[in-house]
Amino acid sequence: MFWINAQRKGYYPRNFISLISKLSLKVHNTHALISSVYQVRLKTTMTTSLPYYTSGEVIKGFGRGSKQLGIPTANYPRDVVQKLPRDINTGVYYGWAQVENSPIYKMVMSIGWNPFYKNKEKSMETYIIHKFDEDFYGQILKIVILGYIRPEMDFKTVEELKETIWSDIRQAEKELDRPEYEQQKKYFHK
Ligand SMILES: Cc1cc2nc3c(=O)[nH]c(=O)nc-3n(C[C@H](O)[C@H](O)[C@H](O)COP(=O)(O)O)c2cc1C
Ligand SMILES: Nc1ncnc2c1ncn2[C@@H]1O[C@H](COP(=O)(O)OP(=O)(O)O)[C@@H](O)[C@H]1O
Repeated sequence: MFWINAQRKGYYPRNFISLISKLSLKVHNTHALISSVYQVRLKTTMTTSLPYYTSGEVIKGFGRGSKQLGIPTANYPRDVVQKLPRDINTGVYYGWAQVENSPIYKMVMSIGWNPFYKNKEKSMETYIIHKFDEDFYGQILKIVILGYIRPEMDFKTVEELKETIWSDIRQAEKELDRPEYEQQKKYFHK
């Protein structure tokens, strides 16, 4: 009953398995339990730390964004990546971005190890949905992550990776037109 009420209220205890065992509740249907755990984890992962605001200097990545993919991505230094809350999983996200005092633009961001390239180090890579005339290495990139699109994936070809990223970009553009996201621009100061 507690569990059903908790679900209705949208409240999920973080480590509810140990809570259940502490309360000595009997769970008869293991499959249902596992599926609930998965759904709860998914729900908390997607919601608790968003919107997430961060900023940092733009550093050099592996030089593949522009050259191989035609989609440049601005990389953050290690300390910015390490500061990410634990419940922001690897994957593809959308939000707002600002370079120094530029206007605020839509962005998509990939967080993780880029399975296609099998990177050794976790990265946060932002594609700003705007055409810049010049690179902006060394400048401060501010972002707010607002929503999740999908997990990181591996692909058979670069073409598939590119097509998927373009579809992420279209999805981000659409999502960010929602009126409620306008107010999240408050994270940026002029
Ligand atoms: C929106 C978006 C989605 C991405 N999704 C994936 C993915 O699913 N798998 C993957 O291996 N890399 C993914 N990437 C990362 C690209 O592979 C990465 O930008 C590319 O390796 C360029 O890295 P570099 O700029 O550090 O050289 C994504 C990048 C963006 C911008
Ligand atoms: N729309 C854009 N979004 C992100 N970065 C851009 C954009 N336009 C230009 N850039 C520049 O391109 C750089 C990324 O280029 P890229 O080829 O991915 O190389 P690397 O990842 O090795 O730094 C960014 O650091 C930034 O200076």
